[in-house]
Amino acid sequence: MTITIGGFDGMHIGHMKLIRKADAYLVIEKNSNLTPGFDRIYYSPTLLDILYLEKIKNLSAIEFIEILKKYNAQKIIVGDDFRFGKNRSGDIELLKKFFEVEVIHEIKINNIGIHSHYIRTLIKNGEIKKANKFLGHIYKIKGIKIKGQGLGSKELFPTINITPFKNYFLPKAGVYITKTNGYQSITFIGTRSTDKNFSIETHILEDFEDNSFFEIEFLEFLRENIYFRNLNQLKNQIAVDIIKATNFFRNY
Ligand SMILES: Cc1cc2nc3c(=O)[nH]c(=O)nc-3n(C[C@H](O)[C@H](O)[C@H](O)COP(=O)(O)O)c2cc1C
Ligand SMILES: Nc1ncnc2c1ncn2[C@@H]1O[C@H](COP(=O)(O)OP(=O)(O)OP(=O)(O)O)[C@@H](O)[C@H]1O
Repeated sequence: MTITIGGFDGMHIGHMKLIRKADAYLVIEKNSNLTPGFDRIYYSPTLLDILYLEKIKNLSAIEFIEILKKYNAQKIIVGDDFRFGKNRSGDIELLKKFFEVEVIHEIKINNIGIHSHYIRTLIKNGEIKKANKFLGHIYKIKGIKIKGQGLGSKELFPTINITPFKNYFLPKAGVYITKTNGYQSITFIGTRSTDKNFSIETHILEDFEDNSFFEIEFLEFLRENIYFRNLNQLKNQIAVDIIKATNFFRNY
């Protein structure tokens, strides 16, 4: 069996290159927040196991190799920066003494290496389109519906208030063009002017089937979060956002 090993948070273009070449991928889990836990399966079902870094970080390189042997791997595929064992003491040369090893050179877009930490920086800066390009898929978070202030449907536009059910990495505060459970939508992330609470809220632009579980895909950053003293001004601004999003989807 051929396996590949790594953090695989994001299941980005670089990760997928390795995963597609292998029969299975072994995750070393370290605070992943782009594709936490079993979210990875959505992008590839060949997940072999999840090893928690907390539990294995003190193993020597040789002890880690003993674990790999238990998975019955003959061949291992890794990127050229792969290190393992306590203090990252094990390298590819050592791995080659025990397994057949295929090394994949760093995959880049416009000369920038594709890495989870870089993708997080893009998402944090609201550069969602670029993040999606590096991911090779659309960034999404999942959550459940919670009760809102009840103000949206009465005074503004109706929204679904969502609380993520994992520690997803949240995009920069602001308004995004999104798809929510597959429906065209517009999503606000940030501190609301109305009650000063942090919230994630989606206004769906078409008829939709209600649910208690929602998945938000981030397509494009529309604007920064604005503090509004006046509810009418907020309503006018959201109306403009909706027009922009509707136009976006017309050409999508
Ligand atoms: C598309 C959209 C854009 C929004 N933009 C802002 C904003 O710029 N500033 C802000 O304070 N709240 C913004 N909100 C959030 C509203 O304040 C929020 O929907 C309102 O407080 C109603 O909350 P409720 O759904 O809990 O009743 C936005 C909401 C939507 C749907
Ligand atoms: N851009 C890439 N091209 C080729 N291989 C990669 C690339 N990114 C990661 N890999 C390889 O994929 C495996 C998983 O890597 P890892 O989880 O460390 O990814 P990463 O995106 O570099 O993460 P981080 O940004 O946290 O360092 C490793 O074997 C790694 O060398």
